[in-house]
Amino acid sequence: MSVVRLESIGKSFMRRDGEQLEVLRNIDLEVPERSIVALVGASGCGKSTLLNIIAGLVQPDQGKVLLNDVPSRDFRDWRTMAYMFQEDRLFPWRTTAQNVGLGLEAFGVPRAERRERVRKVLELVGLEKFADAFPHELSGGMRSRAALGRSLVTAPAILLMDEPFSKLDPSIRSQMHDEVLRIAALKGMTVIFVTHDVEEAVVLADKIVVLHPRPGRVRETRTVALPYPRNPLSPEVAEDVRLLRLSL
Ligand SMILES: Nc1ncnc2c1ncn2[C@@H]1O[C@H](COP(=O)(O)OP(=O)(O)OP(=O)(O)O)[C@@H](O)[C@H]1O
Repeated sequence: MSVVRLESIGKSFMRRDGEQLEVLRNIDLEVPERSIVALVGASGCGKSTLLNIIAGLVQPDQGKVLLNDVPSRDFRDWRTMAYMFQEDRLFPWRTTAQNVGLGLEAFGVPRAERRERVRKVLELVGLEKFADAFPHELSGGMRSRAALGRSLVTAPAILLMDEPFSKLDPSIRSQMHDEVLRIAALKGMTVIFVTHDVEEAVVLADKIVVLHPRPGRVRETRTVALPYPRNPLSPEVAEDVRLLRLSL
């Protein structure tokens, strides 16, 4: 079953000079359950716009978004999806536990249940000892773990990520890749993410969608058949990275 299906998606934005800017044209995409899909392509080719359309944050001008085969235009259960941004966007006045629990508060989950679920998620992302720390007391990697925990606390079936690790040091980024793969497998999540980093795409994704710019169209869909975990230094990963670079 496709968790997300896009059919002939098109989107234009009005530019400041009043001209229409066609950003996406005729995008079809199938995202099977439990898959990890990377959206890659030149800057400005519409990757984030496409992710925002999947998230329901932007409405397409043409085409349909189907979630579990149901058109999402009229109905969307927000709990099925979580969105992780490029910046961690933690509230500085809230502790790690309070930041992580935000989504549960928004859904009106009672306090006792919230505490328990936050505790479990903090354990999942390795922050159980930092529940009461404030964001400024956390390292970059820990902040990223907290942001991931905040996304996971509602137990989403689909995790959307827009370049969530691009600001991290390479070694921390690689730890976060391991975490995402571990948690996605454990929880049976589907992950769709945008990246500029071809190596990140090859290490994480089983399907890579290459977008062609102006307007954004699907140039190619590549399958990465390498077993997990994938070592970025291995010749197999390096070869897939080389081939992906050629198709960008
Ligand atoms: N709300 C908006 N209003 C007007 N133009 C927009 C809007 N959102 C995006 N755009 C334009 O649409 C185009 C695609 O933007 P988008 O952010 O989706 O691309 P991207 O591939 O994610 O880029 P990058 O890799 O640089 O983040 C860009 O030219 C951008 O300026």
